[in-house]
Amino acid sequence: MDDVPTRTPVSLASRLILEGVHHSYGATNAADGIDLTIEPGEIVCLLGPSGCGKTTLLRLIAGIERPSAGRILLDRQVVAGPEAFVPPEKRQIGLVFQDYALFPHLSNLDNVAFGLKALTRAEALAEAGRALERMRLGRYAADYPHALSGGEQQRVALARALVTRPGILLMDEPFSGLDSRLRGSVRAETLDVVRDAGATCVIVTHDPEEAMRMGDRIALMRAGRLVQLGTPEMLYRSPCDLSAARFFCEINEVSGKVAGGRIHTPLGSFPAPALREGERAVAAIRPQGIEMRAPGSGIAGRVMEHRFLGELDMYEVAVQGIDRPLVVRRRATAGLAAGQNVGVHIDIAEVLVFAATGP
Ligand SMILES: Nc1ncnc2c1ncn2[C@@H]1O[C@H](COP(=O)(O)OP(=O)(O)OP(=O)(O)O)[C@@H](O)[C@H]1O
Repeated sequence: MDDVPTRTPVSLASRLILEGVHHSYGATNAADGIDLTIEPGEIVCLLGPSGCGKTTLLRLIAGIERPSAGRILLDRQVVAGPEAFVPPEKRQIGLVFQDYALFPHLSNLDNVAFGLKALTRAEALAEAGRALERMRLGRYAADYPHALSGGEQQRVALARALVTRPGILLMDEPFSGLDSRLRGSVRAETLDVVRDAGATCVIVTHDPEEAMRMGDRIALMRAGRLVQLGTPEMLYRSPCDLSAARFFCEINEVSGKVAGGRIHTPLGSFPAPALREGERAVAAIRPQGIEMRAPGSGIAGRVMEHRFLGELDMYEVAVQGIDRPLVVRRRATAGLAAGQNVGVHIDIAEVLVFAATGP
C-alpha cells in the first residue's frame, strides 16, 4: 500500500462521567459509590490490588454490567442509570482484554475488520488493512493470531479496538500476558497509538509503575472505593494514607509519637502538621532517601547486607532502637560492605508521615 497514513485517524474523544456508581455481587460491594470524571482524550489508569473492583468498573463503563445505583454518562448521554441503559455495542467504545480475545478461526485482517459492520465487506477489509499497516503488521494480514507473538497479538487487538474510531478505549490489564522484556516496548508503542488516536482511555492495572508510565491521572482503588485520584507525581509524592504509600514504593516504616507538631522517632523528628498531639504515627522513609556517610556523623548504623542490583544497590542497615534493618538504595559505594559502621542521614524530602491507625 502506497498511501498508508502514518497516524491513526482521530476519534471524537468522549467525556466519561461516573456519578455515585454502585455494583455488588451478592454481599461483595465491587463498586461502592464511585464518582469520577475523565476528560476527552485523557488516559486514566484504574490501579489497585486484586479484587478491589477495577475490572468491575471497566465492565460497568463498557455496559457489560449494569450499576445497581448511580449514573454513567458518555458526553451528555446517560448510558447507564435508573432512567436509561445503552447496550455495549451502542456506546462507541473499544475494548482490549488481557488475553486479547482475538478470534482464532479468523485471519488477523478479519479480526480487525470484525467490528466494521456498517461498511461493505470490501471497505471494511481496506480499512482493517490500513489499521494493520499502521501497527506495522500489514505483512501478517492473512495469517492467524496464533502465529503471532504476544506483543503482535496485542497490537492486532489494539488495531481492532481502534479501527471503529471509538470515543473511549477500555483496556483490562493489556500488558500482563507479555514477558517483562517485551512489556516496556509494547507499552510505549500502545501509548503512542492511543495518543495519536486521541481517544479517551481507561486502563486497568495492578502495577503502579505501569500506571505511572501510562496514565495522565491515576485512580487508586481499594475495596470498591476510589481512595485517591491525581497525577502520577501527586500520588507518588503525596499518597493519601500509609496503604497508598506502600502501594507505590517500598518504604521503611518507623513508629513514633507526635509532640510539638513533629513525630519523634529513633531516626530523628520529622514535621507532622496534620496529626494530633500525642498521637501514635508512622514515618515512612523511602529507601533512596537514606544516605550513608562516614561513622561519627548522623545516626550510628551498621551495614548488615549489601546486594548488587545494577544502577542502585540495596543495603540493609541496622540502627539502634529500630526492630528491622533499614532498607537503603544507593549507587554502589566502593568499599561499603556488610559489617561496616556508617553514619545514617535521612533526606527529609523522602519522608512521609501518617497516623499509625490507617486502613
Ligand atoms: N461475576 C462475579 N461474581 C461474584 N463476585 C464477583 C464477580 N466478579 C467479581 N467479583 C468480586 O468482586 C470483587 C471485585 O472484583 P474485580 O474483578 O472487579 O476486581 P479487580 O480489582 O479487577 O481484581 P483483579 O485485579 O484480581 O482482576 C472481588 O471481590 C471479586 O471476587
